[in-house]
Amino acid sequence: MTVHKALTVAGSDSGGGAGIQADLKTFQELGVYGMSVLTALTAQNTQGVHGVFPVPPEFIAQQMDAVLSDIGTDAVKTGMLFNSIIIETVAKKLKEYNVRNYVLDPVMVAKGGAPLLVTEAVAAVKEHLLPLATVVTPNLPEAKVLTGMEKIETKEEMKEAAKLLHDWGAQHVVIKGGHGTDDIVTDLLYDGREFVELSAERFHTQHTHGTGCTFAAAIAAGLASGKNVREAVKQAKVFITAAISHPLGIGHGHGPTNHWAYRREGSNDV
Ligand SMILES: Nc1ncnc2c1ncn2[C@@H]1O[C@H](COP(=O)(O)OP(=O)(O)O)[C@@H](O)[C@H]1O
Ligand SMILES: Cc1ncc(COP(=O)(O)O)c(N)n1
Repeated sequence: MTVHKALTVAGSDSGGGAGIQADLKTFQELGVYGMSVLTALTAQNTQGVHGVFPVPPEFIAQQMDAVLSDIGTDAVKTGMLFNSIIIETVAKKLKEYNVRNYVLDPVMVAKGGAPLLVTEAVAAVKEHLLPLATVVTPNLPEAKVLTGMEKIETKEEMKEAAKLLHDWGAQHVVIKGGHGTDDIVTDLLYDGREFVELSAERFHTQHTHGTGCTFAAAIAAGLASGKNVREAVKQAKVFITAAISHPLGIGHGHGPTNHWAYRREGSNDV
């Protein structure tokens, strides 16, 4: 049996809907062996982030060494990296172990508004991580911050942002449309040559905690299993749409998505 492996380098969400918890659930659902390197602990639930406790960079490096020197991985996804020292540490290890399938989710702000990346670290994302990325997956606000564009609302503006991020080193760019308002939510994939639109119905729900984490983790799982980027992104879109469309309804705020919906869709058991 071939075991496909994926590693998430991200923050912990004690509420289980985003961060490493969302990533590991997604890896498992897509049949990939999941591993995790913690960059920060958050005291978090569906109502917001109540505290952040960054992990010392030396210990992040030690976790990456432990996993990559022994088990190895077929793909890496990064999420919350919090500050520039952590970003530089992670970038150094990705290069040292010659990681191939790297999905960069440039997490900046939690759905409730809490910062998950200090403002000064945006430059480090661009300088150290974008050039290593097989795929970068910004949402609309993140794409604005990374590109410095005044607004990204139309398809043409999404295309312009994707081209800039590709020019700065990312091999593929997915600009996610979750923060738009149309009844159809469209993500845009760019490979440096052509644009592919991935559209789905927009669900009018507040249970979207962890959508970005889950989507990027699903892309990493697809790449780890040998899919090409386009196939992996398409599968991830179906995965996240299923997860959003069958909310669990737990907690008092922005609830998590349903990570088992994709596997169980078709049975009546989602
Ligand atoms: N309300 C929604 N209905 C359907 N799909 C959504 C909805 N919100 C987000 N998505 C999808 O979830 C994924 C994550 O997008 P987004 O929410 O923009 O990212 P983030 O969590 O980083 O802010 C994208 O594929 C997006 O199209
Ligand atoms: C530890 C951690 N990482 C990432 C997110 C972003 O979540 P979302 O995917 O909803 O933007 C989060 N809220 N907490």
